[in-house]
Amino acid sequence: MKIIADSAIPFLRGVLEPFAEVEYLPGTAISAADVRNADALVIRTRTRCDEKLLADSRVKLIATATIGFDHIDTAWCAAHGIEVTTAAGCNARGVLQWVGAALVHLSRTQGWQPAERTLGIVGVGHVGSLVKAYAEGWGFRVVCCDPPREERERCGFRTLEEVAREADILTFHTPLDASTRHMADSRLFGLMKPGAILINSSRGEVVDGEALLRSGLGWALDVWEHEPHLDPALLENALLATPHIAGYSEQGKANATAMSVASLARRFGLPLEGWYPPQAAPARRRPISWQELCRTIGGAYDIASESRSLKERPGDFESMRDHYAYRREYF
Ligand SMILES: NC(=O)c1ccc[n+]([C@@H]2O[C@H](COP(=O)([O-])OP(=O)(O)OC[C@H]3O[C@@H](n4cnc5c(N)ncnc54)[C@H](O)[C@@H]3O)[C@@H](O)[C@H]2O)c1
Ligand SMILES: O=C(O)[C@H](O)[C@H](O)COP(=O)(O)O
Repeated sequence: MKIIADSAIPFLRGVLEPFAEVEYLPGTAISAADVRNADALVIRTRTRCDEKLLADSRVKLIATATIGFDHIDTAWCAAHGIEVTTAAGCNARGVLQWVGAALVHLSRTQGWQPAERTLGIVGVGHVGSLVKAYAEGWGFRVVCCDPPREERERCGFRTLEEVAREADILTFHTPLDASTRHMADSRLFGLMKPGAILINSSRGEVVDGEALLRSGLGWALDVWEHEPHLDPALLENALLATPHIAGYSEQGKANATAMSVASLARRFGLPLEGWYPPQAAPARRRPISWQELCRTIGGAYDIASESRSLKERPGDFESMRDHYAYRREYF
């Protein structure tokens, strides 16, 4: 059996070698020639998996060590018998920590307290649910929009327009698909309060960047249209700008690798069920008050200095990601 794996997936080396030939390649460099004789791929968001890559291959499984899977043509894969698995929820707490750090930074620089702000959440899945629970605990008034969940569960969520009108801060946690591409556009921005802030840590294409520039809103972005080629004006004027690392926690990466290994174990009958990277420190999970968050977040994650680095060296977008010191989750 042959497996092609993205060389930037941590904790993976040595795990599959007893059972397969494993070739590690940079995600952006994985080509049709590389995958031709592969049975499985273990990838990240940097490998576009479509007909062009896969048509001549014998690949049976693609395990992406990420939550998002918009880099995979799932319809083409399904039609050609290729199973796709994702690492659902793996790094949701990393994104929660990033959102927490962003909110603390904004409250300090703009001089408000959570009780004075309404936080709108668009997409209330693994990430959005955590943000909702913690933000309510921190004292924000929270309003949510998630039409697919509302349809299924009747949980009292609001429409996108209602949430946009009410929010002082609007944060996006949806997948990227046909229903969400540019869902944040000039029409939506026109409904928002003057001076409101948009936070995006989902996918860059969920927000129309050109319209955002003209919106009069403030913005804090982890994800960008056309990564790694950022719009200079969007970057320069961002309240916070980070290089798509919201989910880059040590535990999130360990979860992602473990979930990918579990997919391979199940699909190919490898004796690796329940495997988890032994070197990854376990997460400590507990509630954290706004006061404690404000006191401790700087020591765990200095989002403002990361933002300054990206603004000074936007050309380093991918290398900042590749050499990231994965953050420790602590709440
Ligand atoms: N920046 C990062 O590092 C990072 C890390 C993890 C995930 N992400 C992105 O965040 C996304 C969300 O992650 P998740 O784990 O919460 O995913 P999830 O699938 O658990 O939740 C997504 C939620 O969005 C809802 N949704 C779908 N279409 C919608 C629409 N049109 N309007 C409103 N809500 C809609 C779904 O019903 C679901 O509840 C991922 O798809 C990924 O693209 C980014
Ligand atoms: O979807 C996800 O899980 C995130 O966007 C993820 O953090 C991106 O990670 P990468 O592809 O850089 O490993």
